[in-house]
Amino acid sequence: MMIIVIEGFDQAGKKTQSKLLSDFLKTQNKKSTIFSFPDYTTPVGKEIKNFLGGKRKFAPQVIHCLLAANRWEKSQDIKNALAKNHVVIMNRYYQSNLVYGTVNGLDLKWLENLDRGLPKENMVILLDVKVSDSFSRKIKKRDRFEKDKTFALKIANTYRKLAKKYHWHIVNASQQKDQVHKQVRDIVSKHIR
Ligand SMILES: Nc1ncnc2c1ncn2[C@@H]1O[C@H](COP(=O)(O)OP(=O)(O)OP(=O)(O)O)[C@@H](O)[C@H]1O
Ligand SMILES: Cc1cn([C@H]2C[C@H](O)[C@@H](COP(=O)(O)O)O2)c(=O)[nH]c1=O
Repeated sequence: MMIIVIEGFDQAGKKTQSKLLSDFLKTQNKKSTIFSFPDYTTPVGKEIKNFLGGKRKFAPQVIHCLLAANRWEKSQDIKNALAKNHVVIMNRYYQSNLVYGTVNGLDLKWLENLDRGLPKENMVILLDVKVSDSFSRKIKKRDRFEKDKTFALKIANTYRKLAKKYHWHIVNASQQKDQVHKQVRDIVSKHIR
């Protein structure tokens, strides 16, 4: 079957759009499974949560390895969903690591290699949200990677740069939820088998 990755900065609407897409697929008689990364329920996920919440310190190499390891923890589940012919929707996938990792000073090829061998996506949809909208959608409880506006602007620019390089679809996520969904649906409908 196929893997659709929904990407974007904090509060871009990834969870909202993953659910709306899953509901739309149901109307097309297609079953889907949503995976969200990081998955904070796994052993590695718990360490990631501690890091993002400021309870642990890790060097960039370590935290980005952990973020990739967290996907490897779920690789059999992903394969099982694909084997059941489900459309797999990823609320963030390894593309997040490429963006955040390079902004944290790591090498793009090195980051790509951490996830090499995991099921490959068929398409990536970048929800391109204005940093100001991300911040107004969530004021409190921003994690370590989300608090700093300069860092946020670098993330937003790097998303756009890598979208060009890897041919990701870009949707303006500062629009109303239903308008964003319509564009996501149009992109997916063109590719769905
Ligand atoms: N297009 C939109 N316009 C306004 N608000 C939105 C839009 N899409 C989502 N929201 C709201 O923004 C908040 C974050 O949405 P959501 O959880 O879907 O984003 P996310 O990208 O998964 O966030 P995070 O990466 O921080 O977990 C929610 O309160 C949601 O209702
Ligand atoms: C999967 C993944 C995530 N990140 C970063 C991106 C965010 O700052 C956090 C996750 O926060 P969320 O609110 O739960 O979406 O982690 C990353 O750097 N690399 C990754 O692979």
